[in-house]
Amino acid sequence: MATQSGSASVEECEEYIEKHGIQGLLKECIAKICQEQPPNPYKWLAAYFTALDTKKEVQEVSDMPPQRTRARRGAVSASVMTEEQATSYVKKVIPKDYKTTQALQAAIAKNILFSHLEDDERRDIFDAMFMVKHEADEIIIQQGDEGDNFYVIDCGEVAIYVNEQYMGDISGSGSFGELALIYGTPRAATIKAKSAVKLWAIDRDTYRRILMGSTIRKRKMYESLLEKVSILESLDKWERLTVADALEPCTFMDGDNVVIQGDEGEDFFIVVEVQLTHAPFVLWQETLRKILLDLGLVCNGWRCGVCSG
Ligand SMILES: Nc1ncnc2c1ncn2[C@@H]1O[C@@H]2COP(=O)(O)O[C@H]2[C@H]1O
Repeated sequence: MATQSGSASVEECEEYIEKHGIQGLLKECIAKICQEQPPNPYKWLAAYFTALDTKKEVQEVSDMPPQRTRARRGAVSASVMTEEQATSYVKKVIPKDYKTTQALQAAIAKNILFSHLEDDERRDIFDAMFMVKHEADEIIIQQGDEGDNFYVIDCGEVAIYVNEQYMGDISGSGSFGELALIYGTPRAATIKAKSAVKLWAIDRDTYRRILMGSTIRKRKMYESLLEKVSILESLDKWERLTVADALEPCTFMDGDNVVIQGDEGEDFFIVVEVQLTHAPFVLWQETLRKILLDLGLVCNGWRCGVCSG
């Protein structure tokens, strides 16, 4: 309990630190950061603590559609990376020929999932990614299985089934397969190729080390906001989370044009905060149009009118 001056007594601090195991937590964290020596310690620390926090979030996944549990025998849980797993992590380097290198570089450059990565992280992702091909009607992910890879579509289209019920498609440069890797739960849906598909796969450890932290952070930050956006009402929980992945904050000043009539529609905007009387206002921009197109939720050419700050 805080003292009258608002600060806690030494005993209270000690009790708090003891109760939450803060010393052990920080000690472990410092030991790990010394071992890894990441170039950007702030980003690393944010990802480290976010990953620890996800332990508490496993419960949230039970909000997702019910799953058939068909985990393979001997399956290893993909829960938060332990210190042992993290230190035993060996950087994956999958050799690539010239053509694959070109195609992968293009895929990484255009996908928003990779846009915020540091150079070394982008390099690690590039090294670890590998191509997976499937013919039409082949199962790529079976609901109930243990999670191995995260997938980004290079070309083709896949269908989503939850409990054998068709839920929709993913195409364009959409991605899937993150839930089992983040939460250590069985695959929440079956993903089946609708046409011949080419996918870029990222193994579980690389996904968790590089992409998981930012995905969780964005999803946490935007989920409740997106629930209130009427155009997104028809989306299911997973589709909304995918939209959150693509959100980027952007600010416009008084008098700025946000979109101009006649221009090609590139972005979709959600107004989060408007400050009147000449103060800047903030819009959260996203490359949602593309995602919604990928999910087959809107048609092209949906922008109309001028919106100005
Ligand atoms: N409605 C949905 N419920 C759950 N997962 C979905 C849904 N739609 C698409 N998916 C994706 O399907 C993937 C199946 O594997 P994961 O559970 O790892 O991650 C899941 C999501 O990426």
